[in-house]
Amino acid sequence: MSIKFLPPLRLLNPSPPVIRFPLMNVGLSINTRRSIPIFSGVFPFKLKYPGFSSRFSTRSFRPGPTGSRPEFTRRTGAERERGEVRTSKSLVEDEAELSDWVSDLRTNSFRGRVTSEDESDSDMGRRNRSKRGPGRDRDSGSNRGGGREGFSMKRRRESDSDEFGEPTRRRTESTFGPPRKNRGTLGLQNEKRGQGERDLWLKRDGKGVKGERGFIDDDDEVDDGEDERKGLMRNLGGLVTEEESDDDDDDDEIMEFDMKDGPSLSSSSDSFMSETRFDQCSISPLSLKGIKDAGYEKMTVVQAATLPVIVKGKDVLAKAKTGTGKTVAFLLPSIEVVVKSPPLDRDQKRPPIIALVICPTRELATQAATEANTLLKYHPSIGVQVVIGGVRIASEQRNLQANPCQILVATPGRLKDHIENTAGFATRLMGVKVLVLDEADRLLDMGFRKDIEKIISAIPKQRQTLMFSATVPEEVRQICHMALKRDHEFINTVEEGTEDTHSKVRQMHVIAPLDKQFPLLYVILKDHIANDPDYKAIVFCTTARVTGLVAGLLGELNLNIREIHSRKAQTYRTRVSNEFRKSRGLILVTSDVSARGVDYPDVTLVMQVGLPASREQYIHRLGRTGRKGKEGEGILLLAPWEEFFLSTVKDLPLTKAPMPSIDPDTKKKVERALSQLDMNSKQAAYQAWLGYYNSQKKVGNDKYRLVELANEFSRSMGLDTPPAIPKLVLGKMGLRNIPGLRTK
Ligand SMILES: Nc1ncnc2c1ncn2[C@@H]1O[C@H](COP(=O)(O)OP(=O)(O)OP(=O)(O)O)[C@@H](O)[C@H]1O
Repeated sequence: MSIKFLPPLRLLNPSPPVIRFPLMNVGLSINTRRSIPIFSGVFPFKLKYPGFSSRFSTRSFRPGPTGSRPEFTRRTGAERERGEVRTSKSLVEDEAELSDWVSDLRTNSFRGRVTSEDESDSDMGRRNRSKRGPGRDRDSGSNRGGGREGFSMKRRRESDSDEFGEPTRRRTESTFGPPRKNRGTLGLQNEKRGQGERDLWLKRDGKGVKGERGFIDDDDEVDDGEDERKGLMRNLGGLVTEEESDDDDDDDEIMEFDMKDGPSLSSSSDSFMSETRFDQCSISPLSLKGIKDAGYEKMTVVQAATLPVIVKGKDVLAKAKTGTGKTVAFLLPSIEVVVKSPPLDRDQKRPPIIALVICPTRELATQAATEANTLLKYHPSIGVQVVIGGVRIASEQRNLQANPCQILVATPGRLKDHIENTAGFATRLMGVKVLVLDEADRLLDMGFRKDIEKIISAIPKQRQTLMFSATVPEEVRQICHMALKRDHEFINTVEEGTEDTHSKVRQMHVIAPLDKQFPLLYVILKDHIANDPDYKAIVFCTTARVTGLVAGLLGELNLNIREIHSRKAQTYRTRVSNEFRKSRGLILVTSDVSARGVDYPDVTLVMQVGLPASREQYIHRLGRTGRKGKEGEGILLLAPWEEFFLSTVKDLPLTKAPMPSIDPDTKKKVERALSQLDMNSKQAAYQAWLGYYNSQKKVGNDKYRLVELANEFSRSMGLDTPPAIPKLVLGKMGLRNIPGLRTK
């Protein structure tokens, strides 16, 4: 999904955001031998930064014209066209089941009731869909137009869940080596990359910092991102590697903070935590009670960095590593805005929605609402509702009417539906004081941007906007003005010169031809299981159909697997997700529906098989392990012709793993297991594989080579002849008359 923003688009937003770490109430001293970018008045806590560059420039805060809001970025004709042709596919094959699932979600605690009921689709819903055309409903629509996996311009989404299902444990016999603690998957020692890895302690003693506060200059921030839009923008985008620096405010004052006192190092395991307690911030007592009950005492780094700024009313774009508490970081201040607003008048015909949280997926929206309700435990008068695709819109409409809420969590497509079709909804949105874009880079990409523009145009300009993500590619920085005020603050808790990934997550890659990949996957997983009886692994595959195939294979090989992808019914996904959340000794085979935001505790290994859709997607997938400061392991399995991907993550500590050996018995075992798999699943996987790689510019540009590779993949599944593909599909993929393909 990599799409490079076109030059005209970039020029529209010349003004860079202000970048700073927020001022805390206490002074700091920073102990390190090196210059670091400024945390001056900012981080009264300890941070772990493994690799500081020797010198950073910082600049002071220079607000832009307050109150001025940029016009929406206009898209070029070509972009508009791309937006129009994109399609998406359903993640919910069984809407009634999804309704059950949503209804089950914390029904007791959702003050405004989760908006779903098991009932037939409304006329309105049907009208909406037919109006939008096939595949248009990103949130709820199935790929009704026949856009099959792999060739339609669609996006996959992420998944998560909540509670149910008993943990299932079935241990596979450990056959390899000593416990993982000592050895690691692939028999590697725990290679702590980055010798001299250091923790930086920022002490709250008010000494040692020049100036009261400082601001990180991210002019040098380089994002050579393989933009995750590439899967979406099939054949249009590509694997554009972008290396640019933001050089448009070079007249800013440059300040340097020299750290003369030598480093204070720590090997603390909780570097995502700050030393700041929630009660040190201006949070209402009832929210504090809710936080305490949730088990949170101190803030995480991103919470401590953003909260003081947000409660002052500033717009914020925040970047923080995966699993470091961004959800609370945006929910808590949003709740505080609601707390300070006049209480809801239940008799009011169209009570205002005060905080609007937008998430790219239904699962994340639901997860955020669940977290909101946890925090709202002692605010009985504040209601939360969720509007998400896959739930009948009429049901949501009734719930919105019957249970007015001040906080609405939504997915973009469904929110837009309500704006257009739900009586009085637009009026209610005029009360919005806080807009949150969770996974902001995802929401601003081409798959969602049109909807987001529409939504923004439906809420007041006088509002506060918060954008959060673990990845903020340069393109997003360029276009964030469409949502944020010009004087917003970019709070980047991932220090420049350090990785976007967690230092405690060992990252390795294995390069092997396709015919070796299934046996290798098996060997690696077996090794991991053998080394860690408490293993909990996730295997990411390129597409839903390939995920299905891999899950089938690993199941045949008697590994304890579960499967989540968009071809599975939502209730099944939710059940599996809940089971996986609570289990150990389990492998989740999944597509990118699980890549972002899903908070599975204690995942020990994330395997990525095949080309990740983008650098960002690699990071988010990897972020399913190593959450909350824990250790983890990530292995990327690529074919030699996919090795180019490594250049897009060259700043990450991804090391080459020793090639695991595949003994003849294992080879035979895998071949046998492959032969047991259903032919249909192989056919579907082949077609999906072809579609996916066709969309990846660096692979798909050469159609002849692409087909050769696809047929290699076919052989790796044990097929002598590649499956035939419908002519229509090949036509859509632009693959008609390419030698090596069979048509039907
Ligand atoms: N102050 C806190 N103290 C302890 N745990 C916290 C705190 N805030 C959040 N958490 C927990 O940290 C975990 C990760 O939080 P969350 O899912 O919000 O991370 P994230 O940064 O949004 O991750 P991702 O980028 O993958 O979406 C959750 O289990 C959450 O309950």
